[in-house]
Amino acid sequence: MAVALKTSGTFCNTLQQWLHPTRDPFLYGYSHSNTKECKSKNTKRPVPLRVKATSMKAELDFSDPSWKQKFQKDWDERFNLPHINDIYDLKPRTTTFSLNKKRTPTHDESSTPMDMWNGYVNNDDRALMKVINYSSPTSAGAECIDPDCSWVEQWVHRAGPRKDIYYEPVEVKAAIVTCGGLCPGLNDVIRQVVFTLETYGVKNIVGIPFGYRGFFEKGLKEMPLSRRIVENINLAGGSFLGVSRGGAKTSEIVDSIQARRIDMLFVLGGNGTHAGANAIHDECRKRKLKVSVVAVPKTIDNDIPLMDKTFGFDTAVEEAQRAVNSAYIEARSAYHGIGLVKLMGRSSGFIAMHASLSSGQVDVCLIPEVPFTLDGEYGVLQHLEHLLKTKGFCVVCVAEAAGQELLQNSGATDASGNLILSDIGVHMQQKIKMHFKGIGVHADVKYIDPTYMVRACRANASDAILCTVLGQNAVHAAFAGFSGITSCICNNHYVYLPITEVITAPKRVNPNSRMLHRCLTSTGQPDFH
Ligand SMILES: Nc1ncnc2c1ncn2[C@@H]1O[C@H](COP(=O)(O)OP(=O)(O)O)[C@@H](O)[C@H]1O
Ligand SMILES: O=P(O)(O)OC[C@H]1O[C@](O)(COP(=O)(O)O)[C@@H](O)[C@@H]1O
Ligand SMILES: [Mg+2]
Repeated sequence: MAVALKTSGTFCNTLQQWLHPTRDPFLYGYSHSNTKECKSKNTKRPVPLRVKATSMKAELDFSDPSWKQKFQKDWDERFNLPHINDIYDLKPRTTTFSLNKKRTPTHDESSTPMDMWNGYVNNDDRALMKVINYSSPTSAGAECIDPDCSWVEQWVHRAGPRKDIYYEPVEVKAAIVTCGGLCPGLNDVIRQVVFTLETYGVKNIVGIPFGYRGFFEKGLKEMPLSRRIVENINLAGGSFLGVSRGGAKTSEIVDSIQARRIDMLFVLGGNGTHAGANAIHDECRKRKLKVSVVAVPKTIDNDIPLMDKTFGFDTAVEEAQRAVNSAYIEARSAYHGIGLVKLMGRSSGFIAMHASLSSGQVDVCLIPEVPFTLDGEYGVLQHLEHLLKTKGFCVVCVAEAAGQELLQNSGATDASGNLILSDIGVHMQQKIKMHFKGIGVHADVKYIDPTYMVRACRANASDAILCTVLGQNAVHAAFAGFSGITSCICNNHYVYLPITEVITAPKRVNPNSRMLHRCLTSTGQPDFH
């Protein structure tokens, strides 16, 4: 539904700083649905005007003194977690998950877990999603709801084990599926989901092979899982279960869930997978099935909105940094060396930005969120000329989705419907070579495209810990009766979010964020337009 905005000129101007008029509609999680137009004073171009409240149920009028309460009420409704008791009227039982001193989980209905143990999370516990009170919309990275950038509390549900559960562990059949592209940490999450299910007392745990495809493709058999089977899978990268793109037919998947008598489905994947998980959750509800569908956000791209990061991102950055380092060594050792590295990121520049920042060896970082030109007085090529003159070599890091507007695109999509990008790395390599040949200056271009190397590796220590927590929390969510939710980290706290809130649009680098400013301070690059 559209959001009515009383906008001042100042607010319009501020929004123009946040949003780039020539970019696609998915800037920093703002969605189509709340778009209005305001005229830019400088350019006279219509500029999209959006508000952060991407799916406000009520209309907001900021002249109404109670708009904040209305916003908060709406927020609470949006972030309320779907529960199996929305369609059933089930009585919970006391949890079987307890880490008592003997460390032996009790699976007996009559036994009471330690009443005094402060290890459970209350259903009313909340974590605050935003903690910065921006005094002005012009503050770096400010995410404002109203023109004055007022402080508005945005609470989300805290993750963790509940004292009451809605499933009888010994009767549960739990399934795990991993979808989309590979990502470091998939095996760590699978392992923790299995461990935690067993701690509750679940005996029947299976893996669905090769993503959603495994639900209906003939010849693909579910894989029995147990602590013994998954114990060491975290030592290798990839997915123990296999992954795939495409082929998601919700009704067939739910037929299969029903036929297999699955009670809990743990879905590990990115934005496409989450959309699929939500469709499965909706279909289960429609059919009145008592199934908990719980997702864990996976993607090296880090492009899922609202959360601090997705697992696998840190590891991918670490691997990407190795490629940057090689490019630096090659460039540094060559006469007029130019090291060029292309890094993954389907629609966002997080990996390129973070690898540039962490390596400290990059002179030019190009991401899709910040348009650039290659030619002309302010173009990248001119700057490379300057760098060769002044320091003798340089390193360029480009995100795969950057500069797509400079290239031809066939519009082809992959099996999941994702746009297949044109190769900006190869394009830049050719342009750089031609440019320096054209001006008669020697340049030794070394192009590195590490492609799948950044994601086909095992998780580093920080990702392994993140996977552990998210995987365990996913199981706690399912036992607590939640469904259609995802287990993630927001503002350094582990929380559950309804899937509907994280599939609105891909998260992208905010060009006005401190992090991008830090990156540009580090590279020392000028604007390229
Ligand atoms: N809108 C959608 N609704 C239902 N399923 C989807 C949707 N988008 C993608 N999927 C399915 O989710 C799976 C993974 O999607 P994909 O985009 O490839 O990876 P990721 O989840 O990592 O973004 C695929 O099997 C795909 O068919
Ligand atoms: O695995 P594919 O099909 O070659 O796709 C490559 C894409 O997958 C990613 O590695 C991760 O994307 P997902 O999060 O959608 O799986 C992107 O960075 C990249 O653009
Ligand atoms: Mg994706």
